[in-house]
Formats: sequence, C-alpha cells, structure tokens
Amino acid sequence: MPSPSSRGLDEALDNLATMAGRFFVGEDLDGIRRTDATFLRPGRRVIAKNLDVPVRRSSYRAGWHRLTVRTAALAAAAGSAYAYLTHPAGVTQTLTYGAPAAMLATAAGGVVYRVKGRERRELLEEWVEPLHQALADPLGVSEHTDPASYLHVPVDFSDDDAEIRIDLPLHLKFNHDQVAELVMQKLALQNASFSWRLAGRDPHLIVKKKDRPPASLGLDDHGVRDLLASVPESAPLIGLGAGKKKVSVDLDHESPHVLISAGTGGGKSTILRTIACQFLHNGAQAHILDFKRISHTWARGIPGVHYCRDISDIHDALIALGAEGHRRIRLAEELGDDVLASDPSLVGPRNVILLEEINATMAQLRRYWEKNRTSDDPKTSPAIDALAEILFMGRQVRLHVLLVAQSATARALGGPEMRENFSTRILVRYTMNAWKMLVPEVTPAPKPTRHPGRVQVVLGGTARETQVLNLSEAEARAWAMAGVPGQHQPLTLRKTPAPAAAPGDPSPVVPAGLAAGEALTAVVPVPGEEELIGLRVAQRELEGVSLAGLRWARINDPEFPDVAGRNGQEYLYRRGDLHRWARNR
Ligand SMILES: Nc1ncnc2c1ncn2[C@@H]1O[C@H](COP(=O)(O)OP(=O)(O)OP(=O)(O)O)[C@@H](O)[C@H]1O
Repeated sequence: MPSPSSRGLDEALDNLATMAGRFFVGEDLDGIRRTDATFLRPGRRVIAKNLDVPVRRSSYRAGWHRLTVRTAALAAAAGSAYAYLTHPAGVTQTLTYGAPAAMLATAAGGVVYRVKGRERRELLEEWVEPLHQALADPLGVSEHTDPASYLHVPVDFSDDDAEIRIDLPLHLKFNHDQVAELVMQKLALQNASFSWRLAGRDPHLIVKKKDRPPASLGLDDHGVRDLLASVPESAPLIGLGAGKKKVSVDLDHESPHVLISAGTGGGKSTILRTIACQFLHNGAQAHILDFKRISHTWARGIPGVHYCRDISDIHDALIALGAEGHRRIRLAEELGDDVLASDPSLVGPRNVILLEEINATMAQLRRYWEKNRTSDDPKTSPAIDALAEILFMGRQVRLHVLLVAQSATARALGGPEMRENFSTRILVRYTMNAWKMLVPEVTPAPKPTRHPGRVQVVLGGTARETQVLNLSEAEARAWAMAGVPGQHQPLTLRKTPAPAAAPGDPSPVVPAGLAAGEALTAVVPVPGEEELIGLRVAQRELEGVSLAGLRWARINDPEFPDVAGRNGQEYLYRRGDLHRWARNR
C-alpha cells in the first residue's frame, strides 16, 4: 500500500501533467471549456453553463494561437532568467536604465490608448453592450459571450457606407424579424438593409444604411430651386432626409422656435443662413443678434435685416422685440382667433430672431446689465427677461427665435423650462451628454457622424437624419433679395421710450407709435441723437473711425446710414444713426 506522502506526490505529478497538456493544446488552464474554440479554429460562442463572470477574450482564441502566445511568454521569462544567471551585472544595468524608459514608453502608450480607446469604449457602452443584452436571448447566445466576438460594429457605424456584421449561431433557430427589429432599435438606425447569409459554416448578417440622405445638397442640384420655391412661407426647407424626403419645420404649426445645438465648425451658421434667407425671400424681417460680429455678413444691408453686433444693441433689440411681442398679444386678443386664422399676418410681419452663440451672448448680456443698471433697476437683465417672454409667446405673435448653442445647458438658456419652448431641435456633432440633455425622449441616441452638413432634426419625439441644404453666402443673399418684391419692411432704429421693466409686470409699456406691421425699433439713447451732423463732426465723436474710413463706408457699406439733410456741399446724417452704425461695424 503506498504511503500518504507518495500518494500526494503522485497527485501533484498528475496535476502537473494535466496542466502541461492544457498548456500545449491551448485550453484554459483550469480545465473549463468556456467556448466552442478548437485547436485550429477560434470560438464563436460560449458553451459553458452557470458561469459567474463574463468569458475573457482569450478563451475565444484558437488553441494554436494561445499556444504561440504562451510559448513566447515562457521563452521570454526563461531567457531573462538565463541572462541574469550568466551576466547578472548586465541585467542589473539594463533594469536600472531601461526601466524608467520602459515606464515612460508605457505611459505615452497609455495616453494614446486612452484617447483612441475613448470612442471605442463609448461604442461598446452605448450601443454594442445594450445590443448584446437584447440579442443574446433571441439568438440563443450565452449572455456571458463577449459582445465584440460576434457583434462587429465599426466605430463609425453611422457613416453612409458603414457595414455592421453579426455572426449568427449555427443552429439558425431564431426569428429574423425580431433580430432585425432589435438591431434597428438598439443601434438607433433609421433606415437599414439586412442581408442574411445563412449558408455554409459561417452564417452571418450584414446591416447597411438604406435610402440614405444625399451626400451633399446644393442649390444647383436637380430640383432644389423648385423645392425651395414651393415650400410654404412658414416652413422653410432645412434639407433632405432618408429617401430624399423633404425635411422642414413649420413655425406656424409645429414649433415657433428652433434650437440648434452644435460644436464649433459643425455647420450652425450654414443652417441659420439656409433658414433665414428663405424667410427673407418670403418677406419676413430678420434680427441677427451676432455677438461674434461676422457670422452672417451675407445678410448685411438686405432690406428687412436688422444686424446687431454690439452687446448694447443686442440688449436693446431684445427689449424692443419683447415689447413688440406684448403689443402683438394684445392686438391678437382684440382681433380674435377667427380673424387671425384667416389672416395671421394681421398682427404684423413675421420676425425671425437669429441668436448666435447663446452661451457667450447670455454672459455678455448679464455683464452689460450689471455694469449699466442703476440701484433702482431690477437685478435680472431685462433683455434676458424679454427673450424668455418671447420664447413663451405662442406662434400667433409671429416672433420666432432660431437659437444656436454650443452647449444648451439650462443655465445657458436661462432655466430648464426655457428648453421646453423649442420643440424642434437640430443637433450636429453632438456628445452623448448633449443628446441626453436635449432629446431625452429619443433613446438610444443615433450615433453622431462627422459627415459635413449631416444633422439630426428632432421633432415630436422622432429624429430624422438630414443633409442640410448648403447655400453659399452669395446664394443665400441672392435668394433673400429675390423674394416677393415690396414685401420687405425697411428696418430702422428709432428712438422710442424704453419699456418699463418693473418686476412682476406682465405687460411692459409698448414703444409708442408702432402700428401692426410697422418696423421694429431698438432703444438706444445717444445724447442729441436727432441732431444732424456731418462726417467731420462725426469723426471727432466716433472712436476708432477716420474721416477717410467714414467716406469709404458711405460709398461701400450698405449699412451706412441714409443722408438726412445737407449743409451747402456737405451731407448730414442723424447723430444717433452714425453712432449705432459705428458700434455695429
Ligand atoms: N450643409 C453642409 N453641406 C456641406 N458642408 C457643410 C454644410 N454645412 C457646413 N459645411 C462645412 O462645414 C464648414 C463649417 O460650416 P459653418 O461655418 O456653418 O460652421 P459653424 O459651426 O458655424 O462654424 P464656426 O463655429 O467656426 O462659426 C463649412 O465651411 C463647410 O465646409
């Protein structure tokens, strides 16, 4: 009978032999067969039952692959040990000098990996993992399967030519429609084609975009001019969606205001330009509140355009527009719903307010008010209050805000309830956080694409991928000017009493002398502004403008004030007009 110590030795030798066997055939060393991988073929699915943890990527590798990696690691370890035994000083020196270099290289590699891996991690977390959770049961795949082993979803899967591949189980016992629906849902695809390749040892599914929007869209593309001319006055064309379907937003029937959320360079100026020039074409008035000063130079001097670059003018314009909104509400009440329904323009011409860079503009408006308010004035900027009021006014008053935000946080818009006023939201190159904040009702978020001019137009809980009509500055200007003749209202800045901004007063004083349809005015007090002055006097009053500059602008700048009188040979201008022109240059 063998002694207990020799039995222990036998067991240890047996275990060692088993481990060595597993090592050389490339199996998991604990002996559990987790996947259907063989020595020659990588695995496709998990076969072990009752696993507590997800199966690691290495368990899917073919046996020969694992053997190669293991042998290489063993050889490296043995080589290092041999080197240490034969040349200990050399190894110590190498470690002394090599270790810091290796650490630096590892750190640099780590940074690159983090940056490159961020997109990949987002892809796995937001789309691939939820898709796996949804598909595992219908496909009969173990939930412990590594999603990336059978769901081959490229990082840029929302691009037009992207191809998604899903490896299917060999038993092929699943409901095709159910799987297709889950793929559409979980990857937030809007239109896709499904090719089932079921024959052979490698059944799989290929998913591609179908009926995608055009790659680009310009005015000279077939049918675009006719389309532009045919869209209703209240519903400008934004672009074309899947299957070349027209995408527009009807400000009278769907959403009086539009929010555009885009990172810089995402194409926000192009979207505003395309929408605004169609309104101008149809006789609307446009107020461009452009704190960046140069976003819409195409609109300079177009009749019906009121361009404010200076923060004091933006402040005044918002107050005047708020007061105009109140006047229109009262007028609408007097006219009654049925009269307005037959002719909505009775309250006045349509006014679109383009508010670029809301984040910076709101901050500037606050700062401006802090600097200029007196101790009797309310603390909140009346311009910000006016904007809030305009956003709450219904579509009947025909004042529409097209607002651009790089980051449409509640604070940037003046409160979370303010975001609710934008039932149409256009998102470009958004982050997942921006989507969750602005479009919580559409989930999961469609994957953003870097395709120029490609946006998501969200309305009524539905997101539509759209290729925005790209009008050049010259085309937009020409389209705006080629509108219905005589419809543009000339916009002038005239002195009117400032609306009283008493806290809690729901109906501030309306600027005097405004009748329905009359041009809006902005309130800009300049001492002696009605007085007529020549360019020589103006040059002394206006900072940073030379006499030559004034003479040049008189001829070349379409926004230079009109001549208001003459003194002999000299042309005279209203002082207030010259000051406002200079501020907004
Ligand atoms: N609809 C579109 N079709 C094709 N290309 C477009 C479209 N919109 C924008 N682009 C491209 O993107 C560039 C930037 O567009 P745009 O100036 O409108 O972006 P932006 O977000 O306003 O930029 P910035 O933040 O710098 O002002 C354009 O020069 C153009 O090349």
